[in-house]
Amino acid sequence: MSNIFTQADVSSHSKPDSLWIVIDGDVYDVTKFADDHPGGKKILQRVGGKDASKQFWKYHNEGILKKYQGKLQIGSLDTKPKAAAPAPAAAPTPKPKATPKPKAAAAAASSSHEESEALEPFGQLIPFADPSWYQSYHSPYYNETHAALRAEIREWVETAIDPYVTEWDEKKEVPHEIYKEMGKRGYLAGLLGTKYQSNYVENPIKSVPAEKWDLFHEMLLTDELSRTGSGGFVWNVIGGFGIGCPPVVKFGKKPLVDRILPGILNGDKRICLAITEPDAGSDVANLTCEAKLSEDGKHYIVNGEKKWITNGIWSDYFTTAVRTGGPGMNGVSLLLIERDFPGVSTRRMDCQGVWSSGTTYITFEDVKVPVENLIGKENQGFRVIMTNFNHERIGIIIQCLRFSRVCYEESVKYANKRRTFGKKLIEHPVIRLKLAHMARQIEASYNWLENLIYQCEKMGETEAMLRLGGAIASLKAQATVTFEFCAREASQIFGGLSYSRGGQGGKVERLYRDVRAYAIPGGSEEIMLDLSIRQSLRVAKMTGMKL
Ligand code: HEM
Repeated sequence: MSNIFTQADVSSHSKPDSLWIVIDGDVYDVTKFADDHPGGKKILQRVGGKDASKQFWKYHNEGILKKYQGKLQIGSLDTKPKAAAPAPAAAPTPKPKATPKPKAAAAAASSSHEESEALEPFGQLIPFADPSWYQSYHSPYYNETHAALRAEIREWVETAIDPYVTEWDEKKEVPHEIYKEMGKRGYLAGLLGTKYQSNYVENPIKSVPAEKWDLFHEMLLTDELSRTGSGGFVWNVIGGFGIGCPPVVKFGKKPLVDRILPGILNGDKRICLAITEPDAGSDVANLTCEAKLSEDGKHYIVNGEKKWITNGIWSDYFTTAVRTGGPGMNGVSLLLIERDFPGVSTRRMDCQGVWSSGTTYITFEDVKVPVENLIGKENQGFRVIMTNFNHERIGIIIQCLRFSRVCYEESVKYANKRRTFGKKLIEHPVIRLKLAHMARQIEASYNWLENLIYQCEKMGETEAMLRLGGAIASLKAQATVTFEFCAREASQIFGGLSYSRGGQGGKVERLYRDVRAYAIPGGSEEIMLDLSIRQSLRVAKMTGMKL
């Protein structure tokens, strides 16, 4: 913004018919906006012609300025120091100078030590609000490609997504361009729990060479998208895709994959996973949606219902669990059903949380599905579904832990500005205790997550399904309990502001509503905890456990 004003210029615009205010050295013309200001026009008029920074920061968070700056800022004060120009939150800050190592210690450092050289600090450097490697902790898991991807996503999220997420959530949809952009940026091709699918995309990811892509890049993508603090948004852009597409890529026949995958990965077509039914959730082996082979053996005829299907309302493809055989897990198959097959209908469901994710009820009535759309082998779909669950649960864990951090980060920031009983909230020990309990659970869970991602990276898929299934289930429960705890504690810190929608406590209020969407699907806490012990003991018995 090139216009420069003196304080005298600003002071001459203090009346309702020409109302300017100053925030952090920038000048805003709020004449027309005053009538629409949710806090009222009088409050703006009282600070007309003046520096209103203190009042502004009392009632708003950074998101508001980002959203309105483009429309309302007309210039800056001549006294605004150049260095005070707001730096983007994502900009890397200079790394503190390392203390030179004594010679003997340096000689002892092995080459593997070199690989784990700490990366530059990144973000706002609030302890525990980001993973510790953002604050230049040493880590064996991340390198420069992860740092570059992190900066790329954060920049996009902060400029194109964050300011609008609340609007989208209230409207219960995210503009299609955002999903398209996920494809254009090459993000979708990296979210499949496989190597980067470069053969099928027009634009690969800018900051990471395809051959270097690993599961930590995938984790980072989900993690940074989750900083929006909206389960609805995250599920909109990766929810259906992240669980519906991997079975097609891993087990679909090549002609099917070649036909549909480019459209999906480039963001033109959408796909979701349809397993849950009105009467079968985690109990997948008992699902009833039936698929009967036609007499000529060319089609399956599908009849049944699916419920709580994320993204179903706008999906072009449904990776659907059907019963092709007898009762139990050995009669289940996966079929790719396409929206334009006659007999497919969808309706939106109204739910407690994740509003913009498009939770859907689907009915299939005599839908004719070509046998070429069978994913994997007939009656062997259960294994495909189980393998997929690990990927789904890891996604849920990543999101829950970042949402927990969002609750924590919002609370730390608010506690540092809100005053009660003559003190800032952060000066009350009871508030610090709440923050401490949030932080310890987040960090412990996140460190376990990193370990499991590393194991997934090293083990083959079948080995991972067997050996990690129990631990992943346990961590899923741990992550959702942590999320619920953090949402509750943040809500107590924000008080009334997290009881009403929008505004400073808006993210916390929304996340509080999103909790159940994480604690129930993908395996409820109860089922996860039971599975964690059953599965771990079963596998350990096979691999030599001595009791
Ligand atoms: C560029 C200038 C401003 C913009 C764009 C703006 C925008 C907004 C918005 C969008 C809200 C709704 C709540 C939210 O989403 O946070 C709001 C609420 C509010 N604003 Fe402003 N505002 C501005 C300046 C100010 C100033 C200077 C004051 C005080 C002197 C003020 C006082 C308030 C109050 C008291 C509320 C209600 C807060 C609540 O519900 O708890 N605003 N403003």
